Amino acid sequence: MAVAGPVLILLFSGKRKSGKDYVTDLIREKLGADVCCVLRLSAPLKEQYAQERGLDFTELLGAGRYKEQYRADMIQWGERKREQDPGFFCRLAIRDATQPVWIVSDARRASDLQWFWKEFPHQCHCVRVEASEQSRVNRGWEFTAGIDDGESECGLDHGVQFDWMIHNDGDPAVLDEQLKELFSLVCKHITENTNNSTGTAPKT
Ligand SMILES: Nc1ncnc2c1ncn2[C@@H]1O[C@H](COP(=O)(O)OP(=O)(O)O)[C@@H](O)[C@H]1O
Ligand SMILES: C[C@@](O)(CCOP(=O)(O)OP(=O)(O)O)CC(=O)O
Repeated sequence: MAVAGPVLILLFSGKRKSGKDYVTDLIREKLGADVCCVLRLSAPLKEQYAQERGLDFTELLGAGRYKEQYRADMIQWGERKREQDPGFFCRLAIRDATQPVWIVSDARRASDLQWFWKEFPHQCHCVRVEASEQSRVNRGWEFTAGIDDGESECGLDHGVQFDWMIHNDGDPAVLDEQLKELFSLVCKHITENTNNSTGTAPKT
């Protein structure tokens, strides 16, 4: 039986340690795994990079220092792949997604957004996670020349009309209030498209 396509795709972006993974994991917990899935464009990149370099894929997926040791080389390796095929990692990231709502947690480049806009012109909403530099420093961020001033971190700083901004400086009440509005959007899309999808309504 053909699986219905996504009714809503939330394309998240944000600087390192702004809280993209934290926020998208919260949303997935709230909506449930039958309604939504978190897709990381960096996951297939890290998997192939780890295989080629004989590195620990799980460690590269983590939030620790191991990943940071290889970030610069991973960025260059990934950019070479994207030069040949901008949608390479996007296609790999969505290959097993069957839920009606997709949360892409780590869009970084215009080519990422353009691929999703082209493939799913009616379903995409762009979400920006923002955090102060102090919050990011408190979470372990340190400015690194060649990374924090490069496309991987700055590719979406300009020229994008974000549908949602999420300010994530640590106050749970402030974050919850912002997420409530996002959940309403998700419910609206699920309800409007229930006839065409799995018919699963989110638990919100
Ligand atoms: N609102 C928050 N409250 C508590 N911890 C947070 C919050 N936002 C982020 N963190 C923590 O800060 C660190 C970086 O967050 P993460 O989501 O990994 O950032 P990113 O994916 O944008 O690099 C993680 O350890 C995460 O658990
Ligand atoms: C090579 C990368 O894919 C590595 C991304 O790793 P993460 O997605 O783990 O990064 P943060 O969560 O923002 O710290 C970046 C790229 O330019 O493709």
